[in-house]
Amino acid sequence: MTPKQPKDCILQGQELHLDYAGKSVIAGLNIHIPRGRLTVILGTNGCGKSSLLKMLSQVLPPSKGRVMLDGKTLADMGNKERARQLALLVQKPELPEGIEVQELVSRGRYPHQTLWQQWSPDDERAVANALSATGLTGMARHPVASLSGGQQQRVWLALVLAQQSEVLLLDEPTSFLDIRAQLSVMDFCKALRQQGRTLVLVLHDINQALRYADHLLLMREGRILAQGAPTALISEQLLREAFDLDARIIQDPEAGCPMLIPRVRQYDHAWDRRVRPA
Ligand SMILES: Nc1ncnc2c1ncn2[C@@H]1O[C@H](COP(=O)(O)OP(=O)(O)OP(=O)(O)O)[C@@H](O)[C@H]1O
Repeated sequence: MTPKQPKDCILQGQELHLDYAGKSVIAGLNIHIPRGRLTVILGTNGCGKSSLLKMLSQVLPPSKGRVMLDGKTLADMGNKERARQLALLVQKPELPEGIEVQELVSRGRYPHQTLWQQWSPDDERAVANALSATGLTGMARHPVASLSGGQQQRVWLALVLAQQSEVLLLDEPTSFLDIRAQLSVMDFCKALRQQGRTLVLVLHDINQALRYADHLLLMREGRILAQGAPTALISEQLLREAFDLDARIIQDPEAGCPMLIPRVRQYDHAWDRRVRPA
């Protein structure tokens, strides 16, 4: 039976299944994303986080099940209508050759253009605001390929911002960034959330997730292990189940939220995800 949609839910995955070439990666997954909140998806490498984000944006249609956006079936919406409401930043976006910063960010306006109205003052303003919010105004005419990895990440964020969608799905938006730059991206996401946007981020840094998320989704092998408010959800037992991680949870002395400290142990190579007994 399909679960009822909670009142505060803007995006919902109902009984989602995903197969890659006949191999099941996600089977019967149900999730809801609360409106106007910052949701973080956590889980081990390969557990299906990126696949889930792609299904939630219809970039990858589910093999079975459906995604509802504000009460509408996502699959029934046109590409532009969908992109006006929901933006996805994938993990490794493909950079068009020779493109400049402003030109790439302008592509975020595509869903707002029609046959009759190709480019408007609203588009101009949205691009200028996105460049300014990401500190890229002075680099507008730089070729994106000439920027550092961290600067390029900001350009992709600016593109998503220029799209002006209510929902933003960001797959590892802090990867390749130094710690200061990671925190500015997280604070930026928090500010967007304070403006009423809904954000869904895939992260690997559990402590950042605990600091910034209103809602956590913990995945393991294509399933949702747990979802809810971080403080209520997180436990040493859950971390063991989700990551085979042996950790203590203490109070973050800075932010007051839960914080994990991995125990000093001999961990087997991360890819076989087992913890040796002490
Ligand atoms: N295009 C594809 N073809 C076949 N299998 C795929 C494809 N993309 C992903 N998979 C498989 O689906 C599973 C989930 O992959 P996914 O990229 O969603 O995981 P993830 O949790 O985002 O991982 P990571 O943390 O490493 O980014 C993995 O087993 C992966 O090998």
